[in-house]
Amino acid sequence: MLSLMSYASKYKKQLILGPFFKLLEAILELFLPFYMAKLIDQGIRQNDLAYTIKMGIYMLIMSIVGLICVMICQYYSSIASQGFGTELRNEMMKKINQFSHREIDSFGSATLITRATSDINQLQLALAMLIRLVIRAPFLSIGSIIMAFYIDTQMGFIFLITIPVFSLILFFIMKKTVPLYKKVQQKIDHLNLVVSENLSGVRVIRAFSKKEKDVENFGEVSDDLAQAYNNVTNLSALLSPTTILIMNFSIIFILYFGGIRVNTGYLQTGQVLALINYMTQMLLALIVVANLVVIFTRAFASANRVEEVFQTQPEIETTPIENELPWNEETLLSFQHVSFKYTEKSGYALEDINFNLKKNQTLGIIGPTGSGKSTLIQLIPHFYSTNEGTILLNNQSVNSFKTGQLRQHIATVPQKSTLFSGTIRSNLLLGKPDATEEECYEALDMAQCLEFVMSLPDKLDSEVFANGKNFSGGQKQRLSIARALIKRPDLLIMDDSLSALDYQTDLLIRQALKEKMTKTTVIIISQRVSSVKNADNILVLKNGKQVGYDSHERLLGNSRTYRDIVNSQKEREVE
Ligand SMILES: Nc1ncnc2c1ncn2[C@@H]1O[C@H](COP(=O)(O)OP(=O)(O)OP(=O)(O)O)[C@@H](O)[C@H]1O
Repeated sequence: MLSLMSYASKYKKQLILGPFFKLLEAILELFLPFYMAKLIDQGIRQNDLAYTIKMGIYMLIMSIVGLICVMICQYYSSIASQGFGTELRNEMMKKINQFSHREIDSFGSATLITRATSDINQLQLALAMLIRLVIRAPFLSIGSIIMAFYIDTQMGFIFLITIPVFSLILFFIMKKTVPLYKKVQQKIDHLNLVVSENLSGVRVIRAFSKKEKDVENFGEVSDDLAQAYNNVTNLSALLSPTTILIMNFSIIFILYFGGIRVNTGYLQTGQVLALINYMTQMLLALIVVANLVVIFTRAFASANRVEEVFQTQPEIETTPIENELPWNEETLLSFQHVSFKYTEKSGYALEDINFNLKKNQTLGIIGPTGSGKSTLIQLIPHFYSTNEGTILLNNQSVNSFKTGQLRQHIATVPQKSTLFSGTIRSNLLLGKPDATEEECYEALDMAQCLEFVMSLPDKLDSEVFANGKNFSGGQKQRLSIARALIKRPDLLIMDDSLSALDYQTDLLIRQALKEKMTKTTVIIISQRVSSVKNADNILVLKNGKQVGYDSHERLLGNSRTYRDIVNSQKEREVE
C-alpha cells in the first residue's frame, strides 16, 4: 500500500493541510462541552446572564470556525483523493498497455476492469478518510478521556473501563468481516466477467434464444454478490447497536455515580452533562475508528490487487536498439527455429518454424483450423515472446526493438475486425494520424470500400458505433483493411481478413496491393487457396508444425497437406 502512496505525492499540501484543519476542528469540538458546563454551572445556575451570553457566543464562534475548518478539510481531501485516483488509474492503464498478450491473458480482462475501477475507488476513499478522520477520530477519543479526567478523576475511570469492552467487541466483529470483504471483491470480479461476456455476446445469446438462461445466470452471480455483501454488512451492522448499548450503559453509570458526586458536592450538574457529552463523543469517535479499520482493510485488499498489476514485469521489456539498421536488408523477416507455447503447461502452439521472407514479396500462410497461423503472426509485432528460436525483422531481433518502434513498421488486419466509436475518418487516422484526405480516399479505394463510403451522407465523417455495430461484417473488414493500408507499413499482415469478403473483392484487394503497395511486404493468412496461391511462397502449417514452405506449384508436388487442402477446395475456386 505504501508504494502506491507515491502516486499521492503531488498532493503533499492537501495531505498536510487537510488533517491540520480537521485537527483544529476536533480541538474546538473537544472544548465545546467544557464551555457548555461553564455556561450551565456558572451562567444559568447562578443567574448570570452576561456570563451565559458570553459563553454562548464563545460556543457559537467555536462552532462556526469549526465548520469552516471542516469545509477546508473536505475541499483538500476531495482534491487529493480524486487526483490520487486519477493518477493511479492513468498509471494502471499505461502499465496494462505495456503488458504482452500473455500477461493480459493471465490476469483476464474482467479483473483488470475491477482493479482499475472498484479497487482504485476503494483506495481513493481510503485516502479521503485518511485526510478527514485518521487524526480526528483518535484525537477525539483520547481527548475526551483526558477532558473527563480533568473534570473528575474518579469519573474518568468509567471512560477507561468502557474502552476495552468496546475494543473486544470491535475485535471480534473485525475478525469475521475482514476476510468477507476480500471475498466481496472477488465476487465483483466474477460479476464483471459475466456482464462483459453477456454484453459482447448479446447477439449470439439472442440468436440461440438463451435470454432467459442468460438472465438466470446473471441473477445467480448477482445474488451471490448480494449474499456476500449481506453476510459482511449484517456483521458490520452489529457495530452501531452494540456501541449505542455500551454508550447507554456508560451514560447510566455516569448519571448514577455523577449524581452521587453531585450530592456530595464534588461535581456540578453542568460537569455531569459535559461528561455525558464526552462519553458520546468518545464512543462516536471509536465507531469512526472501527469504520476506518473496515475501510483500510478493504483498501489493503484492493491495494494488493492494484500492486499486483504494477509489480508485474512485462515479459516484453526490451533493451531498445540505439541505431536501427537502414531498411535496406534484402530479407525483411526471418524465422529461425522458432517454437512457442502459450503457457508453461500447454503444449507447443508452434514448433521449429523456419523461413525467410524477402522484401516486397508476399507470403501466404495456410493450414487447418488451430494449426497456429494466428499465433505465428502475433509473434512478429512481439505481442508474445518466443520460447525458443529467433525472429529477425530487417536483420534485427524483434526482441531488441522497443515495441512502439517495432510496431510502427508493421500493420496488422486482425481476423476479427475491430472498429472504434467515432467516425470513419477517426478510425482511419489510427493507422496514420497525419493522413490527408487524399490518403484516406486512396486507402479506402485499395480496400474496395471507397464507393460504399462515398454513398454515405457524411462520407468520411460518417458515424461509427462502438465495435462498428452499424456496419456489416464485410464493410467492417474493408474499413479495417483500409486502416492498415493507410499506414503504408513495411510489413502488412492480413490474418484471414479477406475471408469475410466475396471472392471478387478478395481478388481486387490483392491486385490493388500488388499494384499500389509496391514497397510493402505482405503476409496473407487464409483458409482459401485462391487467396494465397499467387504469393511468392506459401507456409503450410499443421498442428503447429511447418509441413511445407514453397511456391504453389512446387507445394502441389512436395506437400501432401497442401495438396489435400487444394483438392478439398477445387470446386469452389474461381480462378
Ligand atoms: N490466447 C491463447 N491461449 C492459449 N492457447 C491459445 C491461445 N490462442 C490460441 N491458442 C491455441 O493455440 C493453437 C493455435 O491457435 P491459432 O489461433 O494460432 O490457430 P489458427 O491456425 O489461427 O486457427 P484458425 O484458422 O481457426 O484461426 C490452438 O490449439 C489454440 O487452442
